[in-house]
Amino acid sequence: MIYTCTLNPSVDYIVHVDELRIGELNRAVKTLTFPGGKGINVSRVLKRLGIESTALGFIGGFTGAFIIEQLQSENITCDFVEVPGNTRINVKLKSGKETEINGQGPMIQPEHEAEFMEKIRALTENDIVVLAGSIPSSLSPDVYGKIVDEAKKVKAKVVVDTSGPALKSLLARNPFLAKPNHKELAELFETSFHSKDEIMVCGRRLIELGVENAIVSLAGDGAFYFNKEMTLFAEAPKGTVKNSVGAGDSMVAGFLAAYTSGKSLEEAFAYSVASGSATAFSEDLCTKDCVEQLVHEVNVMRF
Ligand SMILES: Nc1ncnc2c1ncn2[C@@H]1O[C@H](COP(=O)(O)OP(=O)(O)O)[C@@H](O)[C@H]1O
Ligand SMILES: O=P(O)(O)OC[C@H]1O[C@](O)(COP(=O)(O)O)[C@@H](O)[C@@H]1O
Repeated sequence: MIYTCTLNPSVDYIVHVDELRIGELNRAVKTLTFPGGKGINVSRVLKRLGIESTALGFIGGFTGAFIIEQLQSENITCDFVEVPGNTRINVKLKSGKETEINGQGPMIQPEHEAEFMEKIRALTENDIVVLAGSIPSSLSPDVYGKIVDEAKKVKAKVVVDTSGPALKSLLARNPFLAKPNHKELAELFETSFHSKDEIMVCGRRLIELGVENAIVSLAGDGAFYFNKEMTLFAEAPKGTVKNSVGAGDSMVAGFLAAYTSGKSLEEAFAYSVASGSATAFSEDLCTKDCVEQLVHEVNVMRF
């Protein structure tokens, strides 16, 4: 079973305005509301790609109830720990450019963290656990480290899609897959990129530091894949971007869906890129039909 962990889920509130005027009244021309948070997005895309998963994490209040209701309506198994307070609302402003304001989220008390860790202790070696998104400020910054240590005890595979110090602390714990975008990779190595060659050098360092498989996404410019044996690159398919929120999460889901269905790493990477782009070209997350159309346009190059 694949378990996704969203420690800080969100209701993603997408607001379209013709032109954003700071300091003035803006009227929305369209609004959309989705269950969000990186692990939840991974679970939703996995489901669309025909792969079951269980969504774990912390949830609370009326916003949390909305998320559970939406996930249940998509037949996604939920095993969240309920906490006092409201799950956050993340505002995504679309006015030509995308501007995001991500909320803070509720406080997580030690007893709720303990309840969550019990679920992690129940993992087995046949499981994959996806750790995705930011860590609530009330939890220890090393909570992902603790989860990985528990998962490793039973040889469960770990996938990490996070950034900053949380990502840094996980590299040496040998995650099965890490998926930073190029900005997160630059931040990790305290640098800035001016060429794809520079991205490649830092991507390979992820492998040297202990990651088994790494995907570094470059938004509309495609993505790199790295492991000990090979470096791959694929351009992103071309299309009209509708909403790139969740594109990175879709890549993680696409890779896992293909990999767990017995596809090669190269095929899984192509499927991952197609899934990311299919989401970027959709209002909500990608559909399987869209991914399977786009995957024919993904040309994987080896270095
Ligand atoms: N403008 C775009 N055009 C085509 N594909 C895109 C676009 N933006 C994102 N994607 C796809 O989604 C993937 C992940 O996007 P990216 O923005 O790098 O991730 P994240 O959401 O983690 O920041 C890319 O590798 C690409 O396949
Ligand atoms: O946990 P964070 O880093 O605040 O991110 C949460 C946000 O990330 C998302 O999961 C989207 O992630 P990506 O666009 O990086 O794929 C949103 O659904 C959510 O609002």
